[in-house]
Amino acid sequence: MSTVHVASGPVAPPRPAADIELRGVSRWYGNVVAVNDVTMSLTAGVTGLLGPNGAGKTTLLHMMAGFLAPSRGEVLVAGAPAWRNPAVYRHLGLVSEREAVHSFLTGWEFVLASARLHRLPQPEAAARRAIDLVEMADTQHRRIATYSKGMRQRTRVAAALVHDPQVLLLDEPFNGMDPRQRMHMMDLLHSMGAAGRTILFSSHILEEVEQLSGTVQVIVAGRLAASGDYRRIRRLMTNRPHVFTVSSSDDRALAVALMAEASVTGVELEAAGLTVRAADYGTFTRALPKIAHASGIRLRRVLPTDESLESVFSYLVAS
Ligand SMILES: Nc1ncnc2c1ncn2[C@@H]1O[C@H](COP(=O)(O)OP(=O)(O)OP(=O)(O)O)[C@@H](O)[C@H]1O
Repeated sequence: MSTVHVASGPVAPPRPAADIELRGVSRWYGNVVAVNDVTMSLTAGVTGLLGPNGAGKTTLLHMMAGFLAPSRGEVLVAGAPAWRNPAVYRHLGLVSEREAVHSFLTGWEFVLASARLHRLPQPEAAARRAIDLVEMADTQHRRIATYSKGMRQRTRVAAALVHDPQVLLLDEPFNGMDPRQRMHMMDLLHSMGAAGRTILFSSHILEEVEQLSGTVQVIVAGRLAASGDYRRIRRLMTNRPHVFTVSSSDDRALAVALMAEASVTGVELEAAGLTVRAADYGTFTRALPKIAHASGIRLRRVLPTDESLESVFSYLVAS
């Protein structure tokens, strides 16, 4: 006997597993490969898209927003291809990196114009809701020209959210902000992520991602170098080999003492001090003061020499 299932009311279309999905996506400009075979999926919460300048972050965001066609692979928003599909605009909002000049408008006029562009049935109510969400109600009737960088950025977030999309993409949203403005924007994105929106923001600054998102996608030279839990990726970064410049009250004696330390893989004695290679950051930085103390040597300066973001990234790509 077969069983017949009868739906008891209107059935919502099944929600796709991921709000944004990239499958083997590449994008090239002439012979420059900006994005190279990237596969990722994004769901509710805040995700950081971390990478040095020129890594391909803007190109990725523009493909997700449907502004740019992938040269190869698929970009899906709510299960549908993003390119040449105006329906994706219902699902996402983009706050781009470059700030268009709207300084002659008030914040209210700017957000309302965005609501009208989306042809929302009640544009005033939608604009009011978005302005309240970013806490700009008090200053909405001032001209944007009089706003601080942080206030302008929040107003742009309101314009991008006016149609209440599930996904918000932000390209370097903290650029040029002072610490207080940055904190305010972080709180806003954090609460939107906690409320169930899918937020993706790009950054080339490790600390921004650390403070805001548990999940990161690390992109280097167009490729996805690492992906997942921030703490796990951070551990990968700190557990890599490090080079330090050390100077002390007796560099030669310190060099001898350091050679006996297991985490040290090489020591060079130079006029300016010692160059010390260590297998991992934590073990070496804990051992060094103890070794110096035990030998009666005073440390004057300890500097990691390859801490640039690029060196961290290139390590991640190689590992
Ligand atoms: N329209 C274009 N024509 C040619 N090359 C481009 C174009 N747009 C981007 N590129 C190149 O593609 C690569 C990735 O650029 P993209 O702007 O996506 O990186 P990004 O990570 O956003 O960097 P940034 O933060 O500096 O903008 C770079 O090498 C860039 O020079």
